[in-house]
Parts: sequence; structure tokens; C-alpha cells
Amino acid sequence: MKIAVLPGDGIGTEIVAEAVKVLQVLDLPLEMEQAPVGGAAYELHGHPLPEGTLNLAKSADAILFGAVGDWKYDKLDRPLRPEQAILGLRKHLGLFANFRPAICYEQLVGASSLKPELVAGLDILIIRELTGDIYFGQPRGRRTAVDGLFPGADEAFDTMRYSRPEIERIAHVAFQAARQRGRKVTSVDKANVLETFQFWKDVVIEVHAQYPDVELQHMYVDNAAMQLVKSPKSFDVVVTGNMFGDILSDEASMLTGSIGMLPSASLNDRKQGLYEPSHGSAPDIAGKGIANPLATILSAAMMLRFSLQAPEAADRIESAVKSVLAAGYRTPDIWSEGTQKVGTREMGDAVVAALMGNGAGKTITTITKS
Ligand SMILES: NC(=O)C1=CN([C@@H]2O[C@H](COP(=O)(O)OP(=O)(O)OC[C@H]3O[C@@H](n4cnc5c(N)ncnc54)[C@H](O)[C@@H]3O)[C@@H](O)[C@H]2O)C=CC1
Ligand SMILES: CC(C)CC(=O)C(=O)O
Ligand SMILES: [Mg+2]
Repeated sequence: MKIAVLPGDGIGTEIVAEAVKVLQVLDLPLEMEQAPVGGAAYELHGHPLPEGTLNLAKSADAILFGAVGDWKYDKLDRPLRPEQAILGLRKHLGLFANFRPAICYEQLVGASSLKPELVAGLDILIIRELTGDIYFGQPRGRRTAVDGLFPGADEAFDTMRYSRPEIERIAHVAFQAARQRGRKVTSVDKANVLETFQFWKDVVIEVHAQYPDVELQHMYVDNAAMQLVKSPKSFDVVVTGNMFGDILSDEASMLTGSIGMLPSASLNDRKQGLYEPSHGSAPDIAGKGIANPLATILSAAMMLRFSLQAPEAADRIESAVKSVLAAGYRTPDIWSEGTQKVGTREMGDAVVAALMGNGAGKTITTITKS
């Protein structure tokens, strides 16, 4: 089983190193090959997604991705910016279905910015359409306005669009996922304002006819943003477009304690997948050794389950993560009084130790306070 390992930029390299360490102790026949992507690839090859990296990704059974981006590249022409690498991989590989589970682990109930009773036991799944919407719609660009409020002024424009097959396939993914869980789908749209999302809603209703055993609810995105922090446990599966899903999943990460806890799987119709944390390259903490690697480690677990047919190994990783949390290990983003603050590498080591049956954390005797 071949895994393309693409660490990328910023904390990407730090967190992927920990996930690789975890995969290496599983005793599975995994062949891992690394390649540069994002800003790192731009520095080496003058392009954020060089042909060699793309070919490696295409030939692999699964891709483990860190994150791309750095402020220093913000002035580059858009096609050369690091973020184009992840957008390009999603598009080239047809990774239209993005699963972002937001689970609040028992030990992190106090780490969430919400009241404990709102998040205790939280287990929701955001399914984000990943290859369409305003992120990919054409045309887009800059021009001189010929009409509107200020004719003759410079303006910029993007195109929001969804075709029927794009909506149908993501709706099927959501209803099928709901059948494995709480049998409820909330479709999030902005049908009251946008034609694209009235169409989205109409098509989701049509697809729902094939899933009478699943409850379907519709919610406008502004209300969904509010309900996510008012009563997050009222959701089961949330399905939405690319941009709303991007925003709502970052919001949902705070229900789990930190964006450093939110893994993701991006799948195509062949179950080939790219696995990455939901966060970015975090330039503000890059190089400090304090990034939380658990979202990436949990993404590796999703990879084993969805693309590499190794569900037991996935379960083992998830149990190991729970046990290190139970033992009190915390990176700074999830740290609270009475727990042990550790860095990226120590957190990875603790997960490895738990996997190897060393009873990670049972030996913690020092509690660092800061
Ligand atoms: N898939 C990808 O590669 C993504 C790339 N980006 C890129 O990342 C760069 C930074 O973007 P931001 O908006 O700052 O988002 P970000 O997700 O990188 O960071 C937002 C905040 O969360 C913190 N954070 C993120 N991951 C963390 C972790 N594992 N542990 C602890 N704290 C963590 C950061 O320190 C920062 O304060 C930009 O260039 C952006 O375009 C952003 C999102 C996704
Ligand atoms: C950096 C973007 C291309 C994507 C993003 O924010 C995400 O996928 O969460
Ligand atoms: Mg995002």
C-alpha cells in the first residue's frame, strides 16, 4: 500500500512527521514516499504542485497531506501561490467528498470555548463538497466595471456555481453516511438569496426521496453558524457547499477544543483519498514545536479506514489518542490546569508509546503549569 506523504509548509512538516512515526509502528506493509508541495515546492521547483508531486499523488493508494501556505507568498501570482497545490490536488484527483468529523473527546470537554454541557458527547460529521462552488467557478478575475454602482471602477468577481451531478453525488454521500450514524442530514444553504443554493436545496430534496429512512432538515448558513454554537449536538450529518463547509468546519473545530483536533478525509468516487488536518500551516506557531499533531494523526487513522482497508489499525490509533488524552498529555492549544503541557514531538511519542502498549502517560508524575 503506497502512501504519498506531502508535508508542505509551516507546521505541515512538524505534524506530518508525527503521523508518519505513528504509521511506522503499526506493522503494516506501508510504502511511504515523500514529495514537496506548496511553498516548499515553489522554492525547489518554481511551482506549488510540480508534476512529480502530482504524479506521485495520482499513483498512490492514499495521500497524507500536512498544510500549505505562508504570508510571504501572498504577493505571488495566484497560480503560483502555495494554496493552489491543495486546490489542484483536490481537482486533479476528483476529491469531491470532504469528511470533517467534529468529535469532542471526553477529556477535552473543558478545553472547548463552549460550556461543557453543550459539547460533552459531541459527535457530528460535516460533509463539505470540495471541488465546486465559488472556489472553482469560472469566470473569475479583475476588470473595469461597465455597469453596477460604479461604472469605470476596478472590480473583482468570482463565480458561484453547482451542476446537478455535483450536488447529487455529495447528497448521496451525506445520506449514506447518515445511515451509518444518527439518520439525520442537515443541508446548509443560502437558498433565500442565492440561485446556486436554491438549486442545491431542490436537488438535495430530490435525492432524499431515495432515503426515506433518513431525516432531512434545511438550514440557512447564517442560522447554521449560530446553531453550531447554540446547540451543536442537535446536528448529526451536515452537508454543504465548498465555501460554507470551509467556514463551518473551522467553527465546529472549536467545539472539539481546538482546530488541532479536527481531522479530514477527502475522497473521490474510487475511494482514493487525501487525508489532512482541517487547519492550515499556522505560520504564527511554525518552527516552535508546539503544534498539535493529533488532527493529522487522526487523519492517518481515517486513511487506514477509508483507503487502506485497515480498520483495526485505525481503531488502534484512535484508542491510542484517547489514552494519551486520558493520561493528561496536552499541546498548548488544548492545555488546561492540571494537565501536562507537551510539544508536538512529545505528543507523537506518547501516541506511539500507547500503540506499542507502553501505557503512555501512566507514568506522568510532573504536571507543568504555565
Ligand atoms: N489545507 C491547507 O493547506 C490550508 C492552508 N491554509 C493556509 O495556512 C496559512 C495560515 O492560515 P490561517 O488562516 O492562519 O489558518 P491556520 O489554520 O493555519 O491557523 C489558524 C489558527 O489556528 C492555530 N492552529 C492551526 N493549526 C494548529 C495546530 N495543529 N495546533 C495548534 N494550533 C493550530 C494557528 O496557530 C492559528 O492561530 C495560510 O497561508 C492559509 O492559506 C489554511 C487552511 C487550510
Ligand atoms: C487553503 C484553502 C485552499 C482551503 C481551506 O481553507 C481548507 O480546505 O480548509
Ligand atoms: Mg479552511
